[in-house]
Amino acid sequence: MLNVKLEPRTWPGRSNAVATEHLSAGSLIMSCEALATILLPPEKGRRCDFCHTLPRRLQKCSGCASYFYCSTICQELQWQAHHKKVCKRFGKYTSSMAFQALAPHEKLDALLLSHLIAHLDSGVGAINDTLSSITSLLPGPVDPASLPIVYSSSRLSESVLKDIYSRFGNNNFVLHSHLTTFGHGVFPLASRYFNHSCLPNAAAKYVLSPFKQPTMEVVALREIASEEEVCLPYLDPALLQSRQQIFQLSYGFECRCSSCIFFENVGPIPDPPTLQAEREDLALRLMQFMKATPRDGLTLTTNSTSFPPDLLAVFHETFITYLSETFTNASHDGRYPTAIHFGQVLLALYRLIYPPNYPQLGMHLLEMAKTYWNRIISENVDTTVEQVKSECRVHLDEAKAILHVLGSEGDEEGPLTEITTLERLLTDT
Ligand SMILES: C[S@@+](CC[C@H](N)C(=O)[O-])C[C@H]1O[C@@H](n2cnc3c(N)ncnc32)[C@H](O)[C@@H]1O
Repeated sequence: MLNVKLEPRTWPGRSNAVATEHLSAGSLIMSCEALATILLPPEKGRRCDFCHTLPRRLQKCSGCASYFYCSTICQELQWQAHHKKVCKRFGKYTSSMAFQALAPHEKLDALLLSHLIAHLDSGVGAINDTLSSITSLLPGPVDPASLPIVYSSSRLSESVLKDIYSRFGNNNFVLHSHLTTFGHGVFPLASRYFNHSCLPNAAAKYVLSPFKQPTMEVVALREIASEEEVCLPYLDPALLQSRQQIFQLSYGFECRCSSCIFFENVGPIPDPPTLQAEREDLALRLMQFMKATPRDGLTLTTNSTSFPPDLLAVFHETFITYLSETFTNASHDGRYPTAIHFGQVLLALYRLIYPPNYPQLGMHLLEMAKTYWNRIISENVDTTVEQVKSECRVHLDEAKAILHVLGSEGDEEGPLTEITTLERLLTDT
């Protein structure tokens, strides 16, 4: 499935992926299977090391006792793909001083690289085609220091290994289920096509099914015109202060999307106040501004009318973290009115930062709907129950509209199931 083609681009980045036809929101743009993946350490022993599903029981590799499978089929598939090359050396290598000295992200890269090299060396598929699908990708901006690996290839020279590794930082993908990261993966086809935008018109999701490596699906978040560039987010666009630095250091480009130009034009984001009362005042003034601003086209871009300079501190990453932590903690502690207040301020910020239908926006709307529901069932709000219910419904409807664009992803029982359950509860009461 491929609804994009490559076109040379006139500014840095080599090429653009443009839509080959008009695409509606929710359309599948590309589907591609992983070449190699690795689970994050907390997911080891929880998910199958091959298909990454969450089975009730896992069987351990009797050789290394460090890889876990949902079935003998997955075990055999991974054995053929790379594990037969890795298994015997795994324990010795991961307990070695060289491995232990690596930072957590380097350990993950070292293991992913080992899977990939062992896969190439196992002779599964045409090695030259697979290798060139990786080495034809753009290298990252800095040459990596040499990296110790589990499996030293007998077929690939040291310089080829370095060539592969130099593509890791700016091409690999974070695997997630319901927007929670569980691993990293190599998907050369998607890497070759999609550039970054902080206002992306598409997003990647992962399909997990037994006996298969995860599949990435790239989905249109809104209507995309024929010949329009299709972009993915390389990181959370809400990292407003650090994102340009990350693009420079890890990807070697300066983002010139409409959101980045807007924030460049308004100048540096001021520090938010430290006093609680002043923070709350800032949040209140943001809400007043939002009430007076039409809902459509809220996302800040070069076309946006001026944003009040005295409110710019709301975009400070520490202020967003403060709102998000206060919302989560208050929800968990059952302080629902507080959670709803902070959740609304966070929602206002997300509407300004993210493009329409952005999955994080949908997830936050669902969390808000759940918070309204919890308020209904846990408090004596008889006099206002209809009003709280109606707020719950409004947030749920918007969450549903957004999250249905992306569709189901990752593990079973995700947000779409939660939406159906909450809808039923609302109808039944
Ligand atoms: C995963 S690749 C994307 C595909 C790439 N355009 C190609 O031709 O192979 C990532 C690299 O593309 C370039 N790139 C991605 N997004 C960009 C952007 N918005 N502006 C400039 N360059 C970008 C950077 O060189 C980055 O390291």
